[in-house]
Amino acid sequence: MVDMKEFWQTCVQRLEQDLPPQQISAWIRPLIPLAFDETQAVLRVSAPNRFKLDWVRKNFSHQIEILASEWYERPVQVAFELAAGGAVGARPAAAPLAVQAVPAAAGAEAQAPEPVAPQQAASAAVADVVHDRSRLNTELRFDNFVTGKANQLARAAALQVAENPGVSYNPLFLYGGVGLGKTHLIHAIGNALLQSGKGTRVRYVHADQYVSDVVKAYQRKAFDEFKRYYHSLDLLLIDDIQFFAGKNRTQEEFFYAFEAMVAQRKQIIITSDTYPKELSNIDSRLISRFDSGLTVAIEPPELEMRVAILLRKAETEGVTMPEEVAFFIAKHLRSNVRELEGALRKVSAYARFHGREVLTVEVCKDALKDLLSVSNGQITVENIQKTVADFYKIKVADMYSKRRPANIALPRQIAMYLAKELTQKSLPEIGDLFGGRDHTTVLHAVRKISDARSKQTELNHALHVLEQTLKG
Ligand SMILES: Nc1ncnc2c1ncn2[C@@H]1O[C@H](COP(=O)(O)OP(=O)(O)OP(=O)(O)O)[C@@H](O)[C@H]1O
Repeated sequence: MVDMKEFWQTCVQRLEQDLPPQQISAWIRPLIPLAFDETQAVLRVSAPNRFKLDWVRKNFSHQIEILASEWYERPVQVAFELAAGGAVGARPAAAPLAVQAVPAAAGAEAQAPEPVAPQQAASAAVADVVHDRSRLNTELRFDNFVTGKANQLARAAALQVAENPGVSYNPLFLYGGVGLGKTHLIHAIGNALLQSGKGTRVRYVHADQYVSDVVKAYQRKAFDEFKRYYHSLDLLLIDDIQFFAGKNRTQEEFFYAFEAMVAQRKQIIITSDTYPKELSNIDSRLISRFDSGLTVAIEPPELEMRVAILLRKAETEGVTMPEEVAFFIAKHLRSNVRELEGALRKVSAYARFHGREVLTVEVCKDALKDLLSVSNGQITVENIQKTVADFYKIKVADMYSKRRPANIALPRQIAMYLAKELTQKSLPEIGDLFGGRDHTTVLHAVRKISDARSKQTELNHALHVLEQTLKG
């Protein structure tokens, strides 16, 4: 028993290293290890409801089995079961509710939901079911979303939409680089809406999942159900729409869902790693629809915001973090919030392990040795692209895209120049890393920037700042 608990703790810690925190809190933490059957080598684990059970079985059982097999030093099978009194089972049998238990089959994504009466969604069990159906992560809310210059516009738009779904900006299109809080913000909208009772048919779906729903509907010839389901939603949150690239049938289905929902003033919120016109292999009809509401960027957080995020997250985790320490981490890790969260986890685990109650800059230096040497010591072309993109507030993707507007072309040339100056890479290698450009393009950039820098004080200053940032 002790052994199993120990195993489970280790297993969760190992999964924490691979999975983002919201996945851990949404899927892994609610699991409870029940027993390990020595003779059969079966680990029984309970999940709180049917939906979580199916999801975990489908997405995490393999990883858990590998970890269990390592721990017990023999092949272990993991058997998931529904906890007694789980959310689905907890629904009072006699309650006159239209809410149905979330179907078990993964393919049931495409099933049509029963209408949900908002006033009836009061009981805790029902709220759970509604939440489960929505696939929302309750941990991602407005109240724990730190605001700064980089995201204030996006947050304001999100709040506005949460207050007036379907009527203010439809669709709301949020874009930005990885780990900047797009997913967080759209879950926050969904959670706010569910709480306010303004709409109960809310659904968060990652674009990849939508694609696979379309495939399943296709295989089962169940397009009517698929359509009925998506068209009936009050709020559809669709994450990382760039994954629709080249998926024509998916795009077509989404186009119909989009038209139907907007016509009924049902809200659609989309996220992407780039703005609509820059999306590649997406039908132009869809692109123009995406741009027809409000399109807002989320930028990489500036230093003060990174500090605020660290302090806030540390507080939530019960870690005492002096400001000086937060500044140290924030100065060295610049790219996104996910990276900051990872650093905080590392630092607090390190401090706990070494019995250091107070976090100091020294502790951080030790704990983050690996991360810091990557961000300081070695200057890579990727580093340069990221730093220059942050500095000029453009997307890293623009470093290798084919687009050539001046606001992108100059930073790209600057990055090429710095790549030549600060790394050992050859001109053709640099060209390759900038979206397969010819070495003569790189040479042209290097000559142009070195010439311009000797004549333009402002550019020279910017290059100094960039060089300093890159050299740490
Ligand atoms: N402003 C913020 N305040 C608090 N937490 C934040 C903020 N921005 C991002 N985070 C946290 O950072 C992590 C990464 O954010 P999120 O998953 O929303 O990024 P994303 O932009 O959707 O990235 P991707 O494109 O990789 O999906 C999450 O744990 C999220 O809660």
